[in-house]
Amino acid sequence: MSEQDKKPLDGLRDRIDQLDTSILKLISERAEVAKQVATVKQASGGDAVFYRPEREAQVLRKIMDKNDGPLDDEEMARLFREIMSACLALEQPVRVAFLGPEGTFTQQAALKHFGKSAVTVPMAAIDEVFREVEAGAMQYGVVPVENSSEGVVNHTLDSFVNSSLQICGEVVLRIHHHLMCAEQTRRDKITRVYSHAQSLAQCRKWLDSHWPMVEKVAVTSNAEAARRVKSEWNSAAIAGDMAMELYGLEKIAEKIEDEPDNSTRFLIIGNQQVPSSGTSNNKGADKTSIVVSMRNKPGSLHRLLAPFHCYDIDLTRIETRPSRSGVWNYVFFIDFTGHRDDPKVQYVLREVESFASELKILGSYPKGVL
Ligand SMILES: O=C(O)C(=O)C[C@]1(C(=O)O)C=C[C@@H](O)C=C1
Repeated sequence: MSEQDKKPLDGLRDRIDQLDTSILKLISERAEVAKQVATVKQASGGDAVFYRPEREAQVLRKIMDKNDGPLDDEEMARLFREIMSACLALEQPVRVAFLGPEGTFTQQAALKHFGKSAVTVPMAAIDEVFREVEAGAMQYGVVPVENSSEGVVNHTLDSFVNSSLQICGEVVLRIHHHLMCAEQTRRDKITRVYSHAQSLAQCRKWLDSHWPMVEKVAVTSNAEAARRVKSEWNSAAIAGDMAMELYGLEKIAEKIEDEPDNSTRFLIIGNQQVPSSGTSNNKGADKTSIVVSMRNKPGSLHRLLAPFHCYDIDLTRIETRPSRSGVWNYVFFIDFTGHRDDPKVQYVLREVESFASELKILGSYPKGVL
């Protein structure tokens, strides 16, 4: 580089150094304020609740609203997500149970939602995530609930029926599957592909056209698939970036999912009821999830849905699950927009309660921001 070229570059780097110093000071100042917030929360008595999903949603939405570029809104929100995560860790480190093992998409979702300062702890099964949070060993849990191509995760829905936990948030993750193998693998000799059954299903067409002869072996998770191929020479795994990095694997083919917008929705479960994320100048964007049991009578479903229509409440999902007891003939899981404190939502819930065998509010929570 010539002396002439160096001059403008030096000047720009000096400017970046000055800006970094200002950003550093401001982040430290913000962190000091977060410590004061923690003191106020502690002083209010009882069990202080440090993690506030509604406030985090407000902060991120505001940042996205105010951002004028050149970084795009999501990129900017991701930076603030990490700043808030570090501030929360100063107040109190959060421990989050997720459906393991290490490297699953659920761990990726947990880190996307809570940021990298959260401590994520793998659990062997969905019920274990629920149990650990119920027992207070973990403050929050993250479980998958539905995939855009494979549908609902029944195990998660069933776990809610007998649980006292509340849904505190949701996070949607774009799922990209890659075909990967270990360094020592003979790529021309691959005879087997491991993955979770759902991931094999999500990549079925791609596998049929590119690797029709390989044996497809379903294992308990994508991360487990990645762990297995690490020590084998004739097999490959379908998994995500996190598992690939964790086990030091090499990519054979990228983004092999059949549906280009394949995504999975995860729920954050905890012991707190989350207030509305609305503010005086922003109505907020919350969702509520309920489970309703109905007797097996003609017209029950129509009766259940009518109040939502009547009060113009947007249903975002409805699932039916077989009942496990005589009383619970039909069990409907319903998600809709609005918060349990909104008057319109309260009317609807009162009406549903008047004819349902049982109504349980699983939680009101901010719509996923990132
Ligand atoms: O506003 C609060 O209650 C805070 O604790 C501060 C803060 C933040 O850094 O903005 C940190 C953690 C909470 O989950 C929400 C927001």
